[in-house]
Amino acid sequence: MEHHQLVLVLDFGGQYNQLIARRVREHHVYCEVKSYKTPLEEIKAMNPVGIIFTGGPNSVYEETSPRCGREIFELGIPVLGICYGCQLMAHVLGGTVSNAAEKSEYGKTRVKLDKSSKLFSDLESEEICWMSHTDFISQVPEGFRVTATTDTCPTAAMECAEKNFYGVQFHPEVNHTPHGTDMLGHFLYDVCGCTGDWTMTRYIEQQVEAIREKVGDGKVLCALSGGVDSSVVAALVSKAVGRQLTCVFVDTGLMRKNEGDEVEQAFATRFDSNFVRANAQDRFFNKLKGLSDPEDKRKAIGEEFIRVFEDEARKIGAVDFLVQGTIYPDVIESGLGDSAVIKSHHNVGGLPSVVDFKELIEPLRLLFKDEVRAMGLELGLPDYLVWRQPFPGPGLGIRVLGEVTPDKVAILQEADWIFREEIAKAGLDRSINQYFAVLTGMRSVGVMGDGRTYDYTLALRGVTTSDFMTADWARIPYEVLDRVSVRIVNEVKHINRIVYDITSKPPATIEWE
Ligand SMILES: Nc1ncnc2c1ncn2[C@@H]1O[C@H](COP(=O)(O)OP(=O)(O)OP(=O)(O)O)[C@@H](O)[C@H]1O
Ligand SMILES: O=c1[nH]c(=O)c2[nH+]cn([C@@H]3O[C@H](COP(=O)(O)O)[C@@H](O)[C@H]3O)c2[nH]1
Ligand SMILES: NC(=O)CC[C@H](N)C(=O)O
Ligand SMILES: [Mg+2]
Repeated sequence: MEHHQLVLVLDFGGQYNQLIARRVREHHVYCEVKSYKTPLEEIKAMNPVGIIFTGGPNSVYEETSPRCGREIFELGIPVLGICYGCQLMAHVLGGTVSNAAEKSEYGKTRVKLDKSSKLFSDLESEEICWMSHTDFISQVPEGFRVTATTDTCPTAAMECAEKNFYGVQFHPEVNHTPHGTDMLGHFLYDVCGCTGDWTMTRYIEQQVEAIREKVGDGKVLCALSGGVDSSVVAALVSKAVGRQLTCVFVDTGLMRKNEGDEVEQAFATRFDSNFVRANAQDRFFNKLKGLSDPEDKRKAIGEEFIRVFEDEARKIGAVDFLVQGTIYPDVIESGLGDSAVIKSHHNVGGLPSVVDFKELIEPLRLLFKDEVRAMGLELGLPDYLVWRQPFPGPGLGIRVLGEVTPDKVAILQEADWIFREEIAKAGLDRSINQYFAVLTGMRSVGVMGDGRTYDYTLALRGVTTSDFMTADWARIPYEVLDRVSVRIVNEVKHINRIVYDITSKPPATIEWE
């Protein structure tokens, strides 16, 4: 079904495995990450044109370290070992890996390259490479030669060109190895014989074909928030099955100013599919009455989402498939493969068990956010949808601290709108990754028009981050903060004080609840 070449990344628990996969895809070669435990038969069946072993925290000479057998080297498939992967290759094929407690290398390192190696052919004879290891290969296996060294490491790279086995002790996938991506390119094109047949256009075609095959003439439901992931996945599935798809957008009443109407306008006629806006504002506000604990509020909102989807699915009748916009970081952070569990993503949690869907469809599962954005643009979604900042499902329900009422949400909507408008005017909307206002429950005394006020304190939050797992507070220029502050206290009733949140994550989280 899928007609493109595949490079397989075997995961030995390293930190940069996803990065290797995306670097390969940047070279227009399709790539998937699989656990090192993947059975040989399965690997053969995938028919990869090349295999890359990742780094990892273990030492190959320890009994319990993740291993592979000799057989994988007998498939006739080129192998590139990176760091631990390189050491493993040496170990399995009869070389020696030693511990060098005193000589461990970490960070940017000068590496002398042998330019007669295919990997390094058009590079300088000395390059900066990023190292992170204590073990080293003291003797390469028979048939191998050393192709790079550093002052402390006798084997910074090795190869057996005849069998297409290559290993590098450094990490070519990270930005700190400036020509690392060229080295990967050489492995892919000059060693594995890749043709560069993976493009977003082809990927979309293949996904469309796969979705059509799976769905047949069944019905599909997609929960559409108007956020990046669900918009892109809706566009894709709509292209595949058109009117068999119904996108359900829930207006919770907890959206930003005008957002419900904007999402409806953007999507009601965008695709040749059905679109439903479920106006559930009253349901959500009723559900939230009397609740002030953040977790109670989150649970109440999550549950109400499910109830609304159930009701909508019943109206459509016999919905077989549920589409989710799960993306690769959701999968990897949930502890797939051999990396640590960071946080379990719920993604429309519980929905499949509540409504009787036959199957889940998750076509973005292997993509990173920026690849999802590229797909969105390719599918013809406008810039403003593709470049939206993330917005949490519970919405303003977790940005009005304490009990949520329609009045408080209305105040917050106005203030948040002014903040976003000024950030955009200042041209900061792409450099600050997420920014929003929070209505604190605190009230304080102020003076306005010679009179006393006793009103709410509004907090502004802006963060820079690439993965939303850690974040720094954004250094928004004082002049911009000043304009925002003046406008909000003047234009929004019931706010008389503005503060800016200057905590990073950790120890704070991005949202306040
Ligand atoms: N108001 C809503 N109506 C319908 N579905 C929703 C709504 N809010 C959230 N969802 C569902 O929950 C999923 C998870 O939300 P999440 O915010 O992680 O993704 P997103 O909104 O698609 O993208 P982004 O991360 O850019 O906000 C969405 O993909 C969507 O399926
Ligand atoms: O879809 C979502 N449902 C949620 O319940 C939720 N809670 C937080 N977020 C978003 O996740 C990122 C990290 O937020 P925190 O630092 O507050 O955990 C930030 O981008 C938050 O906006 C959510 N997104
Ligand atoms: N980054 C790695 O893959 C490290 C490999 C091995 N644990 C070492 O210290 O040499
Ligand atoms: Mg969202």
